[in-house]
Amino acid sequence: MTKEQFVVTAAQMRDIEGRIFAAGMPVAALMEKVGKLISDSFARHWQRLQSIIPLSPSFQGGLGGSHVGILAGPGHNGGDALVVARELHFQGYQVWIYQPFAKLKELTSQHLQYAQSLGIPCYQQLAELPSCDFLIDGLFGFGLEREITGNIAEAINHFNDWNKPIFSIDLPSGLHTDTGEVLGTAIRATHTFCLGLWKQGLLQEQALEYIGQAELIDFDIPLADIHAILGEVPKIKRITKTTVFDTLSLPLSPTTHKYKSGHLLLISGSKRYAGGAILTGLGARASGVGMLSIAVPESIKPLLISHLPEALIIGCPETETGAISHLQLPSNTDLSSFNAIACGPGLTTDATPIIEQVINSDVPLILDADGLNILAQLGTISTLQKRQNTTILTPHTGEFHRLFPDINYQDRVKAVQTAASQTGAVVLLKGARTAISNPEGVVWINAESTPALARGGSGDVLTGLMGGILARVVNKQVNIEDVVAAAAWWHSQGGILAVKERTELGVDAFTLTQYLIRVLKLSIEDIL
Ligand SMILES: NC(=O)C1=CN([C@@H]2O[C@H](COP(=O)(O)OP(=O)(O)OC[C@H]3O[C@@H](n4cnc5c(N)ncnc54)[C@H](O)[C@@H]3O)[C@@H](O)[C@H]2O)[C@H](O)CC1
Ligand SMILES: [K+]
Repeated sequence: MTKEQFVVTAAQMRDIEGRIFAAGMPVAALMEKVGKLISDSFARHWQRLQSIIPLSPSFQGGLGGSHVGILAGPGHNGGDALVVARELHFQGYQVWIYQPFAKLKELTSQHLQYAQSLGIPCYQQLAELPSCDFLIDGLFGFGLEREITGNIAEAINHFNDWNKPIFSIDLPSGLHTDTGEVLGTAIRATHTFCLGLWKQGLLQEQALEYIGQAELIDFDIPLADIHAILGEVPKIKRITKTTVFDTLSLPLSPTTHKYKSGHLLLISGSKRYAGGAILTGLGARASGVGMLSIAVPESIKPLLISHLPEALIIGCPETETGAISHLQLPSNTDLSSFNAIACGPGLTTDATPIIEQVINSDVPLILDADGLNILAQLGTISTLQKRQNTTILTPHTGEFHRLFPDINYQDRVKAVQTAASQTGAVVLLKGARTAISNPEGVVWINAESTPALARGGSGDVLTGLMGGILARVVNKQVNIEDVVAAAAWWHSQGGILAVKERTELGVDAFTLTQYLIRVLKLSIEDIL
């Protein structure tokens, strides 16, 4: 595992750091190392930022002329910030410090004393503060224990109102390290330098508007210390490119052939929602699956053929409302002929017999959209109890609530863990930070996405992409939750790339399918 994959709570971070100190690393040395790493990374960002944001009239130009406000807290977060203050001072920045606390930790107090000895002005009152070009937030890190109130809360709101870029150290001050909730008030950061390992709170949706651009500052925590606290297989992991490429088993073997690259059956679409079937099919195409069959109502078969000439389109009898009434597979074919089935987009809720049939099959199955709504009507847990083989559910929050009305999905990690253990399925809960759990409670969090994906049809693409990957690798001893994580990562990276080239309004679901292969190509080049 790479450092980027680990996710820690405040307690786990404290224990990991405790091991480092117990092994002999002086606390002051680590703080110095961290402070230097932050200063170097900050200088890179500040150069880039200068080119895109209007600077205050006081700005004298160049790195050295910038005016920097350092917000120093009473603990080691403040200590880190004071090391940064000293380093930026020596690099020629005009630095001032805001330090309103009476009692400081020893190390923090020493750094403050030295900063003042260098002539760096230090203020206790908001009213005295000069202007600045940007702020560095070192008020609180993972030691924040309670709601922020009084003059500190007032100060945080005051700095937020300045509308200056704010670079937060470890976490935006005021965010709960584990849950990401705001404790009273919180700094709205432009950029967050997360120290050592990703804090769980930074991966929660409620934190997103406070974090800005997040970056991990690796300060060489030994893997042994991490595994000693998190275990050999950590419960909660952050999806990264390396995990995805392990799962996608790329590059392909030179002797592969179409039957070795999986055969996926998509069951989707209706007269009313033909587009859902097309988008799911295009998502599956992008996965590189060897063979693709798509079962749709007879009346939309020609449409599917025109969009997906390489797929085997199976026209099925339909109800008067234009939904599939029953699966009419080609002769000498049954559901066990397929490596995986993905079912649901565009089906409408008039296709209950189809859902019952695929649930009773012994084929790895992904249920999405109306497949989930029908499952909820049938009774989620009782219906899935019959299944022995792999089941993957991919609800958005509305579908999740219909499937699991008794589970509070505010804490998304706990919600997917509970749903997965109750159903024995791998459950993906869609959102700005998609969470995935297997029945044993092992969780993947997709920490990078874009609001551009919150559009009709985007979920259909994910279902097809996931189905194609599943069909390709299901016989290759992979963890099913890794397949789901790979699909979620690939889908969101496609959206992120599309936004870069077409803005957040330019990522309709069809366009997204065109970016899936592009993002894979760029990622492979990046990795190789
Ligand atoms: N140990 C190291 O060398 C490193 C630490 N790192 C940085 O330090 C912080 C964690 O430091 P810690 O002192 O434990 O906590 P904080 O700096 O977050 O300070 C919290 C501090 O403030 C008090 N406090 C807590 N809640 C409140 C509140 N609501 N109002 C007022 N005061 C509050 C509490 O008593 C604490 O003393 C970590 O985030 C890193 O930035 C690095 O990992 C580098 C190595
Ligand atoms: K902070």
